Amino acid sequence: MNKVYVSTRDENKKLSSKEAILEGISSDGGLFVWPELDSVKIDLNKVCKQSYQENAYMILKELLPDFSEEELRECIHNAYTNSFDTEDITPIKKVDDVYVLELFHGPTSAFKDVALTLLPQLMQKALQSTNQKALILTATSGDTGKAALCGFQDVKDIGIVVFYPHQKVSQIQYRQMATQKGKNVKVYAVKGNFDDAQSQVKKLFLDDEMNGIAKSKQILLTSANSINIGRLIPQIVYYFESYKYLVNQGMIQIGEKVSFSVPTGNFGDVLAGYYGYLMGLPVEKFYVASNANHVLTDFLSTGIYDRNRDFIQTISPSMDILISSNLERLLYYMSGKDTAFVKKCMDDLKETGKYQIPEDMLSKIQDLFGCGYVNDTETKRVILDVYEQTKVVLDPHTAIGYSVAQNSDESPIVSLSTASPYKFSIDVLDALGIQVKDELEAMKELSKVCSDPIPKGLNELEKLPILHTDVIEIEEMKEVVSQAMEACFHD
Ligand SMILES: N[C@@H](CCOP(=O)(O)O)C(=O)O
Repeated sequence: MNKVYVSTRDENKKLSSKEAILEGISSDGGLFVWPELDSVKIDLNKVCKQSYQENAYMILKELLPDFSEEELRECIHNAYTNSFDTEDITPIKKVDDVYVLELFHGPTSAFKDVALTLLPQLMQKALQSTNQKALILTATSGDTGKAALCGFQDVKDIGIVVFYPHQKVSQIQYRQMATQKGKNVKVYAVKGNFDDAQSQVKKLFLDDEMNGIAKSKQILLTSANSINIGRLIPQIVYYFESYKYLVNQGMIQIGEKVSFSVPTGNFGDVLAGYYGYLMGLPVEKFYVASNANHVLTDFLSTGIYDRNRDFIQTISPSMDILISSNLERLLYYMSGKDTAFVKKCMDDLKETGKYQIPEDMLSKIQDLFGCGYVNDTETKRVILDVYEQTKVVLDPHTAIGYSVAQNSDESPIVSLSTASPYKFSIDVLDALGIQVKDELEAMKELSKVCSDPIPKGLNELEKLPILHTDVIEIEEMKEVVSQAMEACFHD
């Protein structure tokens, strides 16, 4: 009963939603999916009349059926009461002819907050009946790390270890993570890129020795990345919320289709939109917007996923990724839930760094997914153009999504704004022709340009001491996770 989730690589591996959230990733390396997702339909008439919190409940109750109504309502209340600086959680601003969905009003100024204020609540509820503790292992290219640290800080019976690529995140992202307080948190810079860190974290989840040690201490190892289904589900809500906005503004009638442009790295955000589509959200197209690491643009254009290329460090570091984990979930649905096919693709990816999908599947994907990529020079040009024309300052990731949206000719199109420009102040100012070297000074300067205050969580960085200074080799990650099993659970 309620064993509604299966692995993308094995349909016989069945779990309840609480179990799927606690496991994070399947023991066969696959990700948890709900095969019957397209049988769940969300009532758009209701969506358009309800608050964010009510819509969150309506969606979560369908996808997390083993949570009680009381549990879900409490989690949603705790997540979204007084933690966002705007009552509507994810407001929309019309910038020229694009509807920019601002997802950065949470505590750490990135879209990850929408899910990472809620996941700790869900995880606590799921843990309650198990007599176990959980240790979260998180790989981050910049934004997830801080949002996860903030969400899980001092949460009872849960510890968290975050790994970020050394000197490959923005200076503000670094400061956000390095100053994180909490008795249950550990933060490490790793010598490598995001893919190295994420691949090693995935390896540790499947490592027998590691799991043996964890089991002996009654600890579950799990994830706060979007490989965890509990991270993805809360993100579905804002796709419906933006639809509500367009209907309530009289831009569309209920039932009319809209398009979305999504700055994409690990493919979780755009996949949440696709889940909304499967649940009845009328969508014309999802545009997958990439930076110079355009492995997804190439895949969506040719059907060949090939990560054998140089990893490029860009001014949109959160998207500096060549292994987009959640594409696996799209392959599952687009292949007609063919777990053997997905497993073969993922085995090929692991062994050769690439895989190819059949023509008919590519056409099916292309019917719904468009794509485009923008390099750093162009990203800066977009930031400057948008500022000159509208006085709105976009962060580099948002500028990429915005540019792809504008080039798409779709209307109406919602472009997801995934982070506050303050997180990337130095590069944003540079795009505007202002050179400031120090990241804290740059935030102050940007505040003058934007004529608005620095977000609270970023403003206080100046006063916070650096607490985490360790820089480790990828091979040392296993050792520090073993240590964290002790260190994160001391009173
Ligand atoms: N862009 C991410 C990379 C990890 O993505 P996630 O959505 O799977 O957590 C980041 O900022 O860390």
